[in-house]
Amino acid sequence: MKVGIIGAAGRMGRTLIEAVQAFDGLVLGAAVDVPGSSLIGADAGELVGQGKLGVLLADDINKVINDADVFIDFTIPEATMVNIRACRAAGRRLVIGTTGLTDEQKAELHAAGADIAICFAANYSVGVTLCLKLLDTAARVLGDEVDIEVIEAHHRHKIDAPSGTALAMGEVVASALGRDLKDCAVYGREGRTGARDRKTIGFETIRAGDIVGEHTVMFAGEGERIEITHKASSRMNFARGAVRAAAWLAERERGVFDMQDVLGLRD
Ligand SMILES: NC(=O)C1=CN([C@@H]2O[C@H](COP(=O)(O)OP(=O)(O)OC[C@H]3O[C@@H](n4cnc5c(N)ncnc54)[C@H](OP(=O)(O)O)[C@@H]3O)[C@@H](O)[C@H]2O)C=CC1
Ligand SMILES: O=C(O)C1=N[C@H](C(=O)O)C[C@H](O)C1
Repeated sequence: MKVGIIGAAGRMGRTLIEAVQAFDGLVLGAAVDVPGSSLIGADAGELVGQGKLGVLLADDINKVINDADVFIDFTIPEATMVNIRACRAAGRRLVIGTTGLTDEQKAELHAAGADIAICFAANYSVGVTLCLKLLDTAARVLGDEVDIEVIEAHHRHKIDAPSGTALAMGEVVASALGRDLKDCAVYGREGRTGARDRKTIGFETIRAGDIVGEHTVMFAGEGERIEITHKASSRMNFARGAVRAAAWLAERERGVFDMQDVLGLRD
């Protein structure tokens, strides 16, 4: 199966080129990055120091749409929407790792699932996917007896906050407790905030240096505290998961899936 990577010159894109090369049964068919980039026309293999692969970096998915069966997008939300429309029109499968999509953009993504198979996850690491299951269990057991805080840290280049993973963790916990995250989320605190409302879910964001990605969900009660933490020290976990999702999508015709589906963890 041929894979196309969009955002191929980025941090994740370059890691994905290596991950596709290492995955049995997959070959790199296309690579795309932003129009105007000085790297357009470069060989994707040379971007990652692997020598020529014969796949040149294109500036428009439509120019290479026939060169891949499944595309993997790690870009920015505006580009992701263009890629969803292109894949939907051409009947291509799509793995999306981009975070920070608006509710409206997510609605269009889900509508595209009527025609093509899409995998959409804020975090493709197996560890975070497992943490989401653990968080569901923890929230159900601890209920409204604890204060819940989500703390995340990422590198200084990250453009969205809180991270998609932090929001996904908050969604899982809120849903397990029968709350709507839109109503109970508190993003950062400052000034005379008053005492904490137990039914809120707090989010704290750190942006510093080259931190790959760290998430902690704290369940703090009277006399004890539980923390579920995931720390990524390499982007390769995300890339391997996304490539695994691309291979898994080959068997699906349409629908929107996530990493829980890929790993067979869906209840
Ligand atoms: N789901 C997951 O497991 C993970 C998700 N992510 C998410 O993936 C996204 C990318 O992260 P990261 O790789 O660190 O970011 P980078 O900025 O390093 O990479 C994004 C790449 O996309 C390019 N790009 C921008 N606009 C377009 C366009 N219109 N068409 C094609 N390419 C475009 C950028 O070019 P330029 O820089 O020149 O603008 C850049 O090369 C983020 O949303 C991040 O949160 C990250 C890690 C894991
Ligand atoms: O931008 C990143 O780097 C990451 N983004 C994802 C997110 O927003 O959750 C996943 C990972 O934590 C790395």
